[in-house]
Amino acid sequence: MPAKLSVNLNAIAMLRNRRDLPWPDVARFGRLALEAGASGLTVHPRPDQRHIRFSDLPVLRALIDDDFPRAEFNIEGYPTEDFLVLCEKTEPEQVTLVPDDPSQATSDHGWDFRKHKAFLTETVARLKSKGMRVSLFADGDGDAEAVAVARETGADRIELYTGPYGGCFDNPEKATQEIDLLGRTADAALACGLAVNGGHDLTVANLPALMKRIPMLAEVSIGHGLTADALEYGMAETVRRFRRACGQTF
Ligand SMILES: CC(=O)[C@@H](O)[C@H](O)COP(=O)(O)O
Ligand SMILES: NCC(=O)COP(=O)(O)O
Repeated sequence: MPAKLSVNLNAIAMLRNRRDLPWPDVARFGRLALEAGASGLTVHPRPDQRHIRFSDLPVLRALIDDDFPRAEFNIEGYPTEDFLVLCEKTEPEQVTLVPDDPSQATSDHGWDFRKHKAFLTETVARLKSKGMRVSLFADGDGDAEAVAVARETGADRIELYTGPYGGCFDNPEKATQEIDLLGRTADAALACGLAVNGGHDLTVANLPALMKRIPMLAEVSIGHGLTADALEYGMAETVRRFRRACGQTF
């Protein structure tokens, strides 16, 4: 089964933020991605707004609502009160909760579900009461019991943190080990009723093997590698290349 592709616009926003100028235009690249068949857009606003700015969110919401009503908006981030209010105002189809600290350069681990179960349960209920699907960022370490705890929070999905796999681009043996761990985590999640997303450092090169091991992957969100390719191939062609790597036919 093909995975849906959600294009993460953080890297485009980071390029824009180098200057006090409105380009590259985040909404324009979001439109190009959706026109090329991406299933949705992802943003990961951080408190310092170093990538996506809070003011980008209503613009992207309107883009989807007005011109791509079948697409989904996915907002990722650490659930501070400000973040939760932002989600409640924007009403994305999906919120992905990530345990990252504002000082982190990027997301680099999943939740400790046992430790944060009560907090996550309360947060998941708050978001779901407003109609948002909730996904929890999870380490792909094969810990089936941790995944069962994730299920008990009431979340709909987990998003497998694929960074360690993406980092194995020059080490096929280690990549095989990482895929095995990700696969076992996905199996445990699917067995207890969670759907499975994936993301971080995914590329056209490393997606097919992941898809082969986890054919039930519902969605991948991809930003860094996709933006790098867009510099070479353009956004539309890049989205088509990633869709093919997700197993989509068109
Ligand atoms: C949760 C996750 O892996 C992504 O949201 C990632 O953090 C992308 O954000 P940056 O590209 O801004 O690091
Ligand atoms: N959830 C992962 C994501 O949105 C994109 O991560 P990356 O491709 O920028 O590493």
